Amino acid sequence: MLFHVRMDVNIPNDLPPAEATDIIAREKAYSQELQRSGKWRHIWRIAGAYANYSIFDVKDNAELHEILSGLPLFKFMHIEVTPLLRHPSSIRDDDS
Ligand SMILES: O=C(O)C[C@H]1C=CC(=O)O1
Repeated sequence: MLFHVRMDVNIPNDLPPAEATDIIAREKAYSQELQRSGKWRHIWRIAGAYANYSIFDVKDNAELHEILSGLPLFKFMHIEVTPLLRHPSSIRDDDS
């Protein structure tokens, strides 16, 4: 199943810088591993915001929830999820 996900990050100003640096490094590693696995298909920075649009390709809602709630930045994020399905007018022969 494909999901469009918007993640807005809001790291509190009083978080110690070393802790913020560590969380961001772990977030990058976590994200890149999921990208290599094919489950995190796209990630795009939203211009002008500490936010991204991403596309996930996962088995079901439960797997998406497990992935998103495992994000090291999860507690500092606002996340919006939109389930996607193939459009009947799409000319693609796959869901790429
Ligand atoms: O920077 C972000 O958009 C937040 C987060 C998502 C992946 C990652 O490496 O950081």
